[in-house]
Amino acid sequence: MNKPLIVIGNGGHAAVLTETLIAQGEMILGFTTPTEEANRFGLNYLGTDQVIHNYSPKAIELVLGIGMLKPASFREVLFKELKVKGYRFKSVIHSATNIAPSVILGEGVQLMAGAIIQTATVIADNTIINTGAIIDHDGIIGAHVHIAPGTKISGDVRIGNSTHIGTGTTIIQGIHIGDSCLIGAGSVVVKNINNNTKAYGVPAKEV
Ligand SMILES: CC(=O)SCCNC(=O)CCNC(=O)[C@H](O)C(C)(C)COP(=O)(O)OP(=O)(O)OC[C@H]1O[C@@H](n2cnc3c(N)ncnc32)[C@H](O)[C@@H]1OP(=O)(O)O
Repeated sequence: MNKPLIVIGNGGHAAVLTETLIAQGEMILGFTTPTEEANRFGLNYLGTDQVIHNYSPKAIELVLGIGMLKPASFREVLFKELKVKGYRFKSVIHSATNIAPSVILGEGVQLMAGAIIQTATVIADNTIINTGAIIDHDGIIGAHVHIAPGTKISGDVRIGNSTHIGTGTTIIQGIHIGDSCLIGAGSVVVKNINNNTKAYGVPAKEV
């Protein structure tokens, strides 16, 4: 039986995850935020993130509802902190995704509506593949990555840990993008990109 869930966060990303989980019949105990807020789905406010420690890691699973707009985000920090304490993060996979059977998914991955993930792609822990993003065959996508909505990733592309690929980006086949990169929205990536690089434009250039 699925464990009851706690959603961390109450913004737009948390709302999309919550609506998906409700549609899938999951039991959500409530949400955490730094200060009390109303929740648009009527979820219970549980308290700050500290309240999670009142629950045994064996009794619940967590859903990380904090989005990510740049590398080394609070999302990544929180995931690592709570993993050390034994908590497990539920993967959220919208029913309207299309995922090839050979795809390998890490813990706590979030695959939003319309995502298409092709043969033999590997997606590591805590990565978001956002609405309508496409990853073609043999992709290797690191941990704590955000592939923002509508991104198109061709075959044999590698993306390092903690990298953000901005909305609507296109990446041609065989490209390697490093760790902790920030690729601006609407970019077209035609050359490899080193670690810790911000790049954008058509074609994408380091800035
Ligand atoms: C469900 C969701 O909503 S998920 C959210 C997904 N959101 C994203 O993916 C957003 C990604 N972020 C971006 O694209 C941002 O524009 C960033 C990170 C690239 C901005 O980088 P910054 O260095 O802060 O750029 P800044 O905003 O200061 O703009 C600097 C210049 O670059 C230009 N610029 C900024 N972003 C881009 C871009 N993506 N492509 C081309 N040019 C850009 C600006 O127009 C500006 O040009 P100007 O100097 O001629 O006026």
